Amino acid sequence: MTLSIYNTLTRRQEPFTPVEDGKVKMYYCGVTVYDYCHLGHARACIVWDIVRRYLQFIGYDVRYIQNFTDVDDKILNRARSENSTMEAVSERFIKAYFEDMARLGIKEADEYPRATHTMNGIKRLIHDLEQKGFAYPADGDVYYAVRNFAEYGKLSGRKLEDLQAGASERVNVEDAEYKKKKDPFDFALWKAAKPSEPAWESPWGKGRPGWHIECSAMVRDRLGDTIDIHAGGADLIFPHHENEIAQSEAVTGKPLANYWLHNGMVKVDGEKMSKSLGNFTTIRDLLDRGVDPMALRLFVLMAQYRKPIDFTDEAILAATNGWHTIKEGLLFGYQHGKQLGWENLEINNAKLDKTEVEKFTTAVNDDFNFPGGLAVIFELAKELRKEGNIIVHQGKTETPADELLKQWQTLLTLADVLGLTAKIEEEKPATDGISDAEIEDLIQQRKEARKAKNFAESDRIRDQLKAQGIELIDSKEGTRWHRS
Ligand SMILES: Nc1ncnc2c1ncn2[C@@H]1O[C@H](COP(=O)(O)OP(=O)(O)OP(=O)(O)O)[C@@H](O)[C@H]1O
Ligand SMILES: [Zn+2]
Repeated sequence: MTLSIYNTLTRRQEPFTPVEDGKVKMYYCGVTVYDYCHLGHARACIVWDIVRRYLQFIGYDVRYIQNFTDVDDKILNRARSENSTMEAVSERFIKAYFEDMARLGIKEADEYPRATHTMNGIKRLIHDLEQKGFAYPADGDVYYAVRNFAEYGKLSGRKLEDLQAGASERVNVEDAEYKKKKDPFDFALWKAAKPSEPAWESPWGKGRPGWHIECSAMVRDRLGDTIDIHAGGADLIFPHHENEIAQSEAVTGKPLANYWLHNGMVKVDGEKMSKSLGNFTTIRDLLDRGVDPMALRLFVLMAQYRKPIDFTDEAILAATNGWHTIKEGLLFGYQHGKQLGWENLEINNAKLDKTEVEKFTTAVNDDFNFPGGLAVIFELAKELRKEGNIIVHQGKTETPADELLKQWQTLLTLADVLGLTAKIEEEKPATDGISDAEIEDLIQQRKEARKAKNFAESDRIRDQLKAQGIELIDSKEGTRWHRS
């Protein structure tokens, strides 16, 4: 089975055929840099990271671009509240973005364009839209005339008439922007400079771009008129992506993207985790609490990428347990390879288990069914873990050594496609003489804390043990431990 993916534009799952054979052009709407990234951003970044890795795994040459929105009211507000500048706030959170994503093992994009670095492209696009009759200036602003684009609404399935009926009571007719627009659904391509705000020269006067136009301009500048995959969170379908289509396609007359892909939201108590709502946990908070970055990756992978997921301590705990299983499988070769007489641990693609690789690709080719791919990985890891236990207890294996090498290398390869990697720690933290009985005692205390849903305490105990070189492995049967 070849790759087929759900396309938000057509509302169907379709075979994937890129514009150019063997090549994929992909764009992902990245973050607005006014705060630390939260777990919603982690999900989006992990999902598109894995989509990119998978496309490469099945042989595509992928060009992957991700933007930073570094001009925005929210950034300006933060700068004001900190007595700082928009530039300084953006720089700080772009730096934080790279730190967080490196911890999560996200591969860097080929380029990270920023709105402030794309001003010429943005102005060119607005100019072209004006020439073609899709944009009009109004008192230093420039607006997009949605009524002039016949296909407006095709991505989200919303009709202007319905939108207007629904919004009529909510529109504030006293609003300054509203008064300048010919139609309430027209949106700003360029905003006139307000006093003391950063502004750029333009044919329409000093000002700054609207949010939607930057993505259209960056796609056009970096990737061309039509790309293969345009990705982002489902919250961006309307209006952001709808507006991107309206802007780009009105100018080029060609599809902006052939496949529109959207990741589901990370939710908290049924609501979108969001910076604006303040119900978020940042990536760094979670990792600093001792959650393994690979467990967070697994938390994301365990759900179909389009479905919403709830962020709970239980879900993170389940993912952590899952990660321990996979990690044991991944470390198998480093721990037992020598004893099994393996001379070369380097992966030999020709010697992978074709049946397992095929099971994996068959699953993932079905609309990026990562949970399906993960099932293959779990099976391999459990098998190796079992063999590892037999080696430890009986000094021998049930399966021939070369067969185990094949299984292990297949596991390593497939896990790497999903960004799951484990390394043997070279410098082992010194244990400060904690006895087995003391460890068992702390594990018992942790069990009680978890029973009482006191996860902060249970995390504290686990972290304390970890600092003393003791790894805990939770499973249905209870908690096991080993000195690392
Ligand atoms: N809770 C979430 N779950 C999944 N993806 C998300 C979530 N929140 C944001 N994203 C995605 O992350 C990317 C960057 O988001 P962006 O910086 O625009 O967040 P935001 O919408 O400004 O912030 P917020 O919604 O948190 O106030 C987008 O592709 C967006 O769809
Ligand atoms: Zn965008």
